[in-house]
Parts: sequence; C-alpha cells; structure tokens
Amino acid sequence: MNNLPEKVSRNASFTRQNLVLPMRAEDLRYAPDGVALLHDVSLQIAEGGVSMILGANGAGKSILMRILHGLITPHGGRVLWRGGEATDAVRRRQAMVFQKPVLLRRSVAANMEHALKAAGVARGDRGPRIEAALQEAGIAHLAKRPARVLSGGEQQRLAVARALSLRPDVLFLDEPTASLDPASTAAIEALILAADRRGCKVVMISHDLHQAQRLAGEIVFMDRGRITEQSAAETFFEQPASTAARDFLAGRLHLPDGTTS
Ligand SMILES: Nc1ncnc2c1ncn2[C@@H]1O[C@H](COP(=O)(O)OP(=O)(O)OP(=O)(O)O)[C@@H](O)[C@H]1O
Repeated sequence: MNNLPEKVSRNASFTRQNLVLPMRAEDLRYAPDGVALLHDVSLQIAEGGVSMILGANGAGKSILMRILHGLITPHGGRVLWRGGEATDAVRRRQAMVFQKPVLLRRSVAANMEHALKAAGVARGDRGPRIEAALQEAGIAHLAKRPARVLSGGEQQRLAVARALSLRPDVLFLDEPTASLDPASTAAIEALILAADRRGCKVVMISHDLHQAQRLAGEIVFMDRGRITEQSAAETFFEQPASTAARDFLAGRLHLPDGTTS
C-alpha cells in the first residue's frame, strides 16, 4: 500500500486525550431465540487509526457494533471501557451513524442544534459549533433547508457532521457511504480522516475494500459470528491470516454449511 507514511503521521498527530479507550470486549455472545449469531467474540479497540470491521453479509458486524455502542445487550460477555462497564458519561462520549441517517423533520441547522442541546452543550456554544461542523462537511449552504429533502449524500454528510459536532471520543459508523456516489463518499472519508487526526477513534463497517485500504489502520475481520483476525491493515491485505479472510479477499463465498463457492 502506498499511503503508509500518511497513516503513521496521522497516528502521531493526536490533539487531545481519548477519555474512554481502550475498550475491551470479552466473550460476547448474542443468541436471540437461542440461535447463536455471535460466538464468544473478544477484541480490544485502542487509540490510533481507524478500526475497520470487514466481513461478508450476515457475518455479525452490525450486531457487534451495536453491542459495543450499548444499543443491544449481549446474552453473554461484557464490554469494558478503560476497565469499567459503560457509564452514562462514557456513553455520552460516543456517537454512532447508521447506513440510513436518522434525521428529524426540521432544518439542517435545527437537527444539529437538537443534538447539541440534548448533549448538554451550552446555548452560546451551539451556533459556532454548528457553523464549523457544517463548513467542514461542505453543507453550510444547506443550513436552513429541511433535512428530509436533502439528497442521500447530503443527509449522510449531515449525520456525520452532527455526530462529530458532539466531539465524541469514539465514533461508530455502520456503512456510512453505502450507496453514495464517489464525490459524497470522498467528502465523508475526508471527515473521517479529519476526525482521526483530531484523536477521535473511528470504528467503522464497510464493504468497500478500496475504502478500507484508504482509511483503515487496522482490520477486524468477521466470519459467521466470529472474529477470525484483528491485524494492521497492511498485514491483513498483504497476508491475511485466516482462510475465511483469504477467501473473502479473493471473492470466494463461505456458505452457511461450511463449504466455499
Ligand atoms: N434480532 C435478530 N434476530 C434474529 N436474527 C438476527 C437478529 N439480528 C440480526 N440477525 C441476523 O444475524 C446475522 C448477522 O446480522 P448483522 O446485521 O450483524 O450482519 P452484518 O455482518 O452487519 O451484515 P451486512 O453486511 O449484510 O449488513 C444476520 O443473518 C441477521 O439476519
């Protein structure tokens, strides 16, 4: 890969301390109605670089992310932030953006205002933060427009800008650029890299291997409810350790019965 020096310098350029990492997930099990969808998943997320979760459809990536963010409760195992269970203070230092942005029926600026107010940001600080976040996302000219009439790419930029305006220590992104065109994708990727440079830990799911190569510091690879490897992105793409990852990168499908096509 040709962008290693950029990643190294990015990782060295933190501008603030991350107050919730490292995160440690231990033996997570998720089995609604007795059907095991996550099997004893353990991983550690530390500061520095984008952590990218890869794996085939149905591998359990979204379930894992939702458990890490506290949106669903696992049937076994636990998630520890700096060694302790998530408190309200820890949850407030995290944000999540979904593949389909969840926006309120009000203007772009009012969507931002609502999130900042709910997060307890003082009234006088909200305006400047909204302006800065919309500028950075390249949608300042849309501030007064109803959020629901924005294009898909604009809506997703707003969702990411809104999440970043909260200045989270950890930002979870579940396929934020799925179905966006190259220009919108590039705009979102620029926001992700800027957040990374500021010391916001980005944990992200993507199906776009080129995007993973552009952004990721490390790869967490999932196969049928298990993490088969967690490694530096360069290592993963050059020498994937697991058969499942090798097959995935080669475009071979792992079928539920254990065979490969
Ligand atoms: N509450 C639930 N009850 C039953 N099955 C579920 C539930 N939630 C998710 N699943 C199933 O668990 C599997 C993993 O889902 P998940 O959304 O985590 O996959 P994913 O890796 O994010 O896939 P994709 O890349 O398609 O988004 C899927 O087969 C899904 O249908």
